This record gives sequence, structure tokens and C-alpha cells, in this order.
Amino acid sequence: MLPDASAPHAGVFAVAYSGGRDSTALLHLSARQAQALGLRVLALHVHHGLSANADAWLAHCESQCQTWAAQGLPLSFHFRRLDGAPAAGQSIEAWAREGRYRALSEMAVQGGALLLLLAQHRRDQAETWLLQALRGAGAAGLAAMPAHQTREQGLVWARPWLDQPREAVEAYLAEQGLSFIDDDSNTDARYARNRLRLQVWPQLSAAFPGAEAALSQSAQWAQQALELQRELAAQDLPPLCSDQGLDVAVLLGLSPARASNALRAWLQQTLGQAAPASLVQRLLSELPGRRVGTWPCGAGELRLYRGRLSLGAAAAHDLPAEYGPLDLSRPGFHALPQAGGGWWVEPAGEGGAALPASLLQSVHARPRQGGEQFQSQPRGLPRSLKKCFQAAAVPAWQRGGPLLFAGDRLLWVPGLGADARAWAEAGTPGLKLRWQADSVPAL
Ligand SMILES: Nc1ncnc2c1ncn2[C@@H]1O[C@H](COP(=O)(O)OP(=O)(O)OP(=O)(O)O)[C@@H](O)[C@H]1O
Repeated sequence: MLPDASAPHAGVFAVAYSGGRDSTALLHLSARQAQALGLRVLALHVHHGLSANADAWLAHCESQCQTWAAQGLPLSFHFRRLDGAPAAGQSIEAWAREGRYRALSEMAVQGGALLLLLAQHRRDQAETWLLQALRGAGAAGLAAMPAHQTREQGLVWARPWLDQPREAVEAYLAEQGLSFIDDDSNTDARYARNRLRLQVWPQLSAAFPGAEAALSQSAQWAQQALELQRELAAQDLPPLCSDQGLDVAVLLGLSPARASNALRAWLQQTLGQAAPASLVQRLLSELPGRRVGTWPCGAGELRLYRGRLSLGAAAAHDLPAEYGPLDLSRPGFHALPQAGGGWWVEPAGEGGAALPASLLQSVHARPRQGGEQFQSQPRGLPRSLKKCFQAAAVPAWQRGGPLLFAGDRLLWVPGLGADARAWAEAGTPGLKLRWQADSVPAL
């Protein structure tokens, strides 16, 4: 059992232990150093359930740790089995990596560790750089693996051997007479890293003996370049961004490289993940000179309207016909899946541009049919919806969603709000509605 997480402390650290060559050496050396320093080590193993040998690896790791603990090394062994399966479109490798990271992080935090060590070394770093270069990566990919990184719950993930040659790890294993697992999948040529290791690396390092050191040095330069890109984007983005989206004229006023950097950073922030290079390139070539436009982005779309680029859900489904009666008189979210969204209903003080709850007890949702008249101010006149949308500068995608009626009386229109003829009287509490289309799924 892992100790209780409630009290993380510097006396414990964790090592991710696959049982392979590198993490065997790292765990053994760390445990010896921990012994000298009076610290404790958690050896963390993840059973992916993918190989027929996974049970044997788990058993090997457990018994190795028991042996070392019996010899007086201050370590304890912990493991987690992954369950589930890759999501549609997700590679087995990506699924295993995500699951492994999550399991390692949870076990480390649960065990009270603030530091988790991984055993990648300089050869791994050089390979990662090459693999990224072969995919056409920019600074973010070429930066390869960071030496340390603070992640969820303040846990620091560190790779203390990134500047150590693989030979140093092998020499340590030989010197200590340590045994380790040889993962059979390491020879599977379907994986790009294995092809690189088996077919390319021997020839590359024979022809360029300094390749490992040089490529991992390049990764360090790329890390610096990446930092600079981030710092520049942090300066450039605030004046470009508002609730309405990204100011395209100001973006395009930047130098091309700086505009591309700011756009990538904005997309990353907006989408919660890096945007495909093809989307960034397309936007940079198509945005100049455009006044309006839409670009598919995952299941949603990026939209240009009145000079601002923003992300929205793809156009809401049209309501097939009338729907109701609906009771929207209580605050909260009222879903209408048939129309691809729902209404947020919120109290709005007394009077003003809000609807009385009594009117919302029994309403009908209808698609726009043409000819509807909307009145935006109590002293105004009803006007066509088209004119009202234009006057209020409501972009096309905010006009999606059904209209609300009480009988034949128009109460509410997405993007415009409550019709002034239906507003709650002064002194009467009112409700405000907002249409929310279903969220935009990830890319
Ligand atoms: N199943 C696992 N359980 C715990 N940690 C793991 C596991 N797989 C990988 N790791 C950690 O991630 C590091 C990188 O793993 P990867 O498989 O990419 O490298 P590797 O060079 O084969 O390492 P090793 O020789 O230690 O297996 C490992 O050195 C180890 O610290």
C-alpha cells in the first residue's frame, strides 16, 4: 500500500521503473544515493496489459525491488494496471503513454512524493530530436524532452540523465551486475523509433561519432527558441484579444513570423491543444483581405466577422419544427437536444430587458421562418429580424438556435434577447436567457 498522500515531503521521491535497462540502472543508483542521504524511494511500475509478457515483467520488477530492499536499500515497490482501451482514432502508443503518465502521477502523489524521475538519457533525447525533425516539427517538437517540468499537483517530473550517454548507463549496469528486461517490442519495425534505433542509428553514429551529443545540444537550443516564442506571444496576444476574438488586422500588422507565432499561441489557448500546422498556414494565407469567412476546426469552426476571429460550435441544427410547451421559468440549464443546445436561464433583477417568469412557464420553440418582427426597445417599433440583427451587429453564428414564443407572441430571439413588448414590468423580477450550442469537441 502507498502511504497517505496528505503529507507530501522532501524525504520521499519516486522513480518510474519499467524493469528495462535504463530505469533499472536509475532506480538502483537513486536508491543507493537515497540510502546515503536518508531518503526513501518509491519504485513505480505500470502494467499496460498490452504484451503477453506484462505479467512476467511485473513479477520481475516486484521481486527485484524485494531483493534490493532485503539488501537494505530504502525502496518500496508499487504498481498500477491500466484498464480500458484506446479511443476511436487514438493510437495504442498514445493511449499507453497517457495512461502511464496518469498512473505514475497518481501513484507518486499518493505516495507523498514531490519528485518523479524518468530514465531517458542523451541517446533517447537525440532520437527524439531526429524523429521530430523527420516529421517536420518546429521548435516545440525539436525541443524534445524537458529535463524537468512541474505538472499536476506540483509534482516535478525530472530526467536527470538527459546529458548522460547511453554507454554510461550500460557501464553502470555491467559494473553492478544488474539484470533487466529486454522488451520484445523494441525490435518491432512498425514503430518509427525502433527503425531509427536499429537501422539508422548504427550507421549515423559510425559516420558522425558526435551525433548523439550534437543532436541533444540542438534540442537545448530548440528549448531556448521555444521559450522565446512563448515570451513573445505573451507580449503580443493581450492587445490582440477581446471577448469578440482575435483582432485580425493587428495580427497581420505584425511581421510574418511574429504573426504566425501569435496565431499559433492563440489557437493553442483557444483550442486547449496545438493546432495542426496546415490550419495555421491556411489561416495565414487566407485571412489577409477577407472580411468574413469560416474555417472548419475539429467539429467546430473558426469564424471571421467584423475583423475578429473566434471559435464557435458548428451551426446549430435547425429545429425540425415547433417544440413545446416548455417550462423555462426556473433558473438553470434547459437542454433542447433536438436543436443542438439549450438555454441558460438566470435571474436578472427587476424590470429591464428580462422576461417575467410567468411568461416562461409555457413557451414554444420554433425555427425562424421569415417575417418575424422584433422590438428591441419599449419605445421603439417592431422591425424585421434581419434589420435588428444587422443593427445590433449580431454575427451569423450567434443567430443560431430557436426562437421562443408564447402562443403567437414573440418573446425571445437568440443573439437579440427578450422582445421589449414582453419585458417584465418595473418592480417585477425577470429572467434572462442565453442560448448555448453544444460544445465544440476537440480537434
Ligand atoms: N511500464 C512502465 N512503468 C514505469 N515506468 C515506465 C514504464 N515504461 C516506461 N517507463 C519510464 O519511462 C522512461 C522512458 O520509457 P521508454 O520505454 O521510452 O524508454 P526505455 O529507453 O525503453 O527505458 P527503460 O530501458 O527504462 O525501459 C523509462 O526509462 C521509465 O523511467
